Amino acid sequence: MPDAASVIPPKPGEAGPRTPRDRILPGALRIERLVLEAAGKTLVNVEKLTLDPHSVTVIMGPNGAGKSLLLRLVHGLIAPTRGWISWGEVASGEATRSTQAMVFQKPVLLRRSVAANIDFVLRRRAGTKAERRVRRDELLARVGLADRAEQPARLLSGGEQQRLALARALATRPKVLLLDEATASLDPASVQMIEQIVLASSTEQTKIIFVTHDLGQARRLADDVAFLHHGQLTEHRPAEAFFAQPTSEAAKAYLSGRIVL
Ligand SMILES: Nc1ncnc2c1ncn2[C@@H]1O[C@H](COP(=O)(O)OP(=O)(O)OP(=O)(O)O)[C@@H](O)[C@H]1O
Repeated sequence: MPDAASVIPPKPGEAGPRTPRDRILPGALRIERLVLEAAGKTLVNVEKLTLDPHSVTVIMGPNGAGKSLLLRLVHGLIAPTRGWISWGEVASGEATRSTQAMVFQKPVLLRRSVAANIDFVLRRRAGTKAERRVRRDELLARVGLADRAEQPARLLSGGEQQRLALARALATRPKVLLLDEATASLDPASVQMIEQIVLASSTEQTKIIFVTHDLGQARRLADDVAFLHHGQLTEHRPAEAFFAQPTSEAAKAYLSGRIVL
């Protein structure tokens, strides 16, 4: 926590207090004193978390730690009981949500063709019909579904459906891509393809926030790891440091394969 003297008061219309460190990270995601309460319980309670705007951040933690809820809070799908989320100087809300996209564990698709699922998203964006068609074909090729464009999306396998969901998310050219257990229970080829697309998107300046239980995947993808336990952030560190020497007892136990309650 920054001490009181180092906190810069918020400007009018700004989300929360700023700290000197935030100023060297323009566009960073800042979470401050974020609390979510429901049914008399505190489900998320993150005092402070600042994420680099271009890294791949992996969120880890045992079942029920609050990972999905944190992602939904960041995406604005649920409102916090208290606290702030902001991107750079902009408080999280309509303006930031339109620059974000989220992929869920269970793909959410339209009961239409593969191509129509992408067209639906592209129709709301600028460009001519011909440009949108080129973009759609590019996206389908990127996720390995170019030859399935005219098939009903519901006939795709689970892995293919998730790749289509990812293509739909990327169609919006998001600044931030949030993935919640997006590869859980998929075939290895789909997992590999999704990981490659996620890493490529990251180098194209999209911020990635990836929730996973899969330690191997976390090691392959993460630039930094945020570890949650009982709704609290126990540590947030560069991936190498986290995996080599976790500092919190919960993360040590989790990484060593012990059951963490
Ligand atoms: N609407 C709700 N009302 C009350 N409790 C909830 C609600 N939604 C989630 N919870 C509880 O909040 C806790 C955190 O849930 P969350 O889904 O974020 O965990 P998670 O870390 O993603 O877990 P998992 O790895 O099992 O998916 C859980 O104990 C869950 O039962």
